[in-house]
Amino acid sequence: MAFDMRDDIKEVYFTEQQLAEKVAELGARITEDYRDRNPLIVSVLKGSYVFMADLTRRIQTPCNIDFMVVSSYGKGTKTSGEVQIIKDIEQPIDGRDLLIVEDILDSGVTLNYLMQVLMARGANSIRLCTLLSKPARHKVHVPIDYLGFEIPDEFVVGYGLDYAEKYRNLPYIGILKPSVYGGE
Ligand SMILES: O=P(O)(O)OC[C@H]1O[C@H](OP(=O)(O)OP(=O)(O)O)[C@H](O)[C@@H]1O
Ligand code: HPA
Ligand SMILES: [Mg+2]
Repeated sequence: MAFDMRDDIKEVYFTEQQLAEKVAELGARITEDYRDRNPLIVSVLKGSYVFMADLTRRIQTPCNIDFMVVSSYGKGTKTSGEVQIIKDIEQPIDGRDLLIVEDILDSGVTLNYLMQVLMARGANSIRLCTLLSKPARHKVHVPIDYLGFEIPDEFVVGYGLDYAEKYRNLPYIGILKPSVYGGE
């Protein structure tokens, strides 16, 4: 039988409907908070591509969008601790109201680094919207302005999140069977 990604999922954490409801709620809050401020919404790729596409379509005030590509996990399930900017924002950000959109705050290393880099460029304000946060794993404190869900210390995939570059296209969020990454 053909390989089906869904066979690798041990448990579904958030269904498509739960995700859609949360995204609509976050979009409504952001719409209110950023009315008439023309925010620059910056997605941190690749993990946030699905969330960004859904969230921005739930924001009903004019905004600009841009993308950064950052990577610290490579092929594993643990951060390498080193953050690399592979692609930067393409416009000046001084005086702008920035909203950073992330899929997950795990150790916090990626976002801590990014916020520092962006703050030094003279933005008027920088806020963070992350779909997921794993409080048990935070190594550095990063303030979250808009949060989807807190999750326990499990490696999750789907809705943009990968394991070794796979499973990003699952429409829901789930945890993998340990056998998939060499566990029992
Ligand atoms: O809080 P941290 O421990 O830093 O982890 C969170 C970051 O790690 C993942 O990205 P990754 O580096 O795997 O790149 P990707 O977005 O291309 O998957 C995820 O998308 C976040 O950006
Ligand atoms: O739980 C996770 N899943 C996928 N990518 C990640 N990057 C940090 N944590 C995670
Ligand atoms: Mg990743």
